[in-house]
Amino acid sequence: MDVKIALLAGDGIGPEIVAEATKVLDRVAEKFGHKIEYRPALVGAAAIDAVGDPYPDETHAVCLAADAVLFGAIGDPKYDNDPTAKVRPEQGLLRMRKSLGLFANLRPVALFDSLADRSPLKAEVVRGTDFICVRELTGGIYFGRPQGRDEEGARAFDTCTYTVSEIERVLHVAFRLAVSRRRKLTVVDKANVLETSRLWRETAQRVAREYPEVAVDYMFVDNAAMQIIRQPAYFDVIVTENMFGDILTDEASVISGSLGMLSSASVGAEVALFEPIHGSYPQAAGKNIANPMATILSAAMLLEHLGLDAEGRAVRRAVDRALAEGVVTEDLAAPGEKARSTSEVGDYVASQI
Ligand SMILES: NC(=O)c1ccc[n+]([C@@H]2O[C@H](COP(=O)([O-])OP(=O)(O)OC[C@H]3O[C@@H](n4cnc5c(N)ncnc54)[C@H](O)[C@@H]3O)[C@@H](O)[C@H]2O)c1
Ligand SMILES: CC(C)[C@H](C(=O)O)[C@@H](O)C(=O)O
Ligand SMILES: [Mg+2]
Repeated sequence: MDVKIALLAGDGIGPEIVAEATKVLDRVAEKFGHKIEYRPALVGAAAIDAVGDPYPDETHAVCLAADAVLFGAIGDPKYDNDPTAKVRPEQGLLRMRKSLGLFANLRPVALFDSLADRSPLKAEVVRGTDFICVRELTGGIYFGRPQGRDEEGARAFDTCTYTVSEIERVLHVAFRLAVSRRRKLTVVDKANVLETSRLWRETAQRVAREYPEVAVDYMFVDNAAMQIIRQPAYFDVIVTENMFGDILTDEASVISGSLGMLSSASVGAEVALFEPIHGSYPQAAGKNIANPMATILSAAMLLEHLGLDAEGRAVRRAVDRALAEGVVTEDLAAPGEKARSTSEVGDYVASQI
């Protein structure tokens, strides 16, 4: 198969982790007889520096022309530490998601058996964890208007908005996923306080009638934040709004041992995008120490999305072998255990395909 992948490496550790993922993809192509063509494009702070725009039109065109997009991470302390900056890398990420129609972000949270003892949580708590969080990605408080400050700058405001159709379409993604898994869906909201959450709950109750085989429950987000680390094996599919999903999944990454382990797929329109859930981890940039597994596993999701299931499985098996052999970066290394570099981990995973 001929595959065109748009490669948006971005900032910080972005280029390092994306390089390990393409190393693994190249090995897959060689072993399974595919041809992969990469189309690199600018995004984030790197794009601001080069052309003054965090998501240039040319990058958008490269994404639209590709079979799939592989995204690293964006973000730079020079913007994080300047709340008054007018142009920000994160605006590029949001504009990209919106303009590509990527309204559903699938974030699997599963535990590789060999990592049970490396999780900061007790092995008996985390064993059996296997859920997917479906995070709404193009609505809610991230996109609601008005957003801004009053004239004196003494008052700031954001707006959380959802329409029924925005909620319905992401609910259908989550219900269909539940049907293909253990048929359990947890709708996470704050319906005891927020009107948008009440619309979510009402809409979910209605859509649920179309999926009688799915057991649905409703959980407030504060309780969910606790239950996710108290009894993660309880969950099958979680569906929630943009900001709740962002926060809950960084929290959930602790179950898997590290934020550097969680991959994701953003879907909705024609082209799908695959990215680790973590950010540009600027403290690690250029040091060859970041965990590349989240990006490598995102590449596995990309392969599976293109119907290349055996290839995706081969990548997961190779990751599993690396973890079982203790070929891990410092975030997962036990005290006294030798930590491997980003590129050593990528080399090892590629060698196991
Ligand atoms: N999708 C994205 O591109 C994305 C996501 C989150 C944050 N960001 C941006 O990234 C920048 C840094 O944000 P942050 O520090 O809050 O979040 P971050 O996810 O970059 O890092 C948080 C912490 O998680 C750990 N971590 C993250 N990735 C890791 C990896 N691959 N290997 C090992 N450990 C890893 C590190 O301990 C790090 O200090 C900000 O500019 C932020 O806006 C971008
Ligand atoms: C950088 C930021 C805008 C982004 C988000 O909140 O969506 C990030 O945290 C993520 O999870 O991809
Ligand atoms: Mg996040």
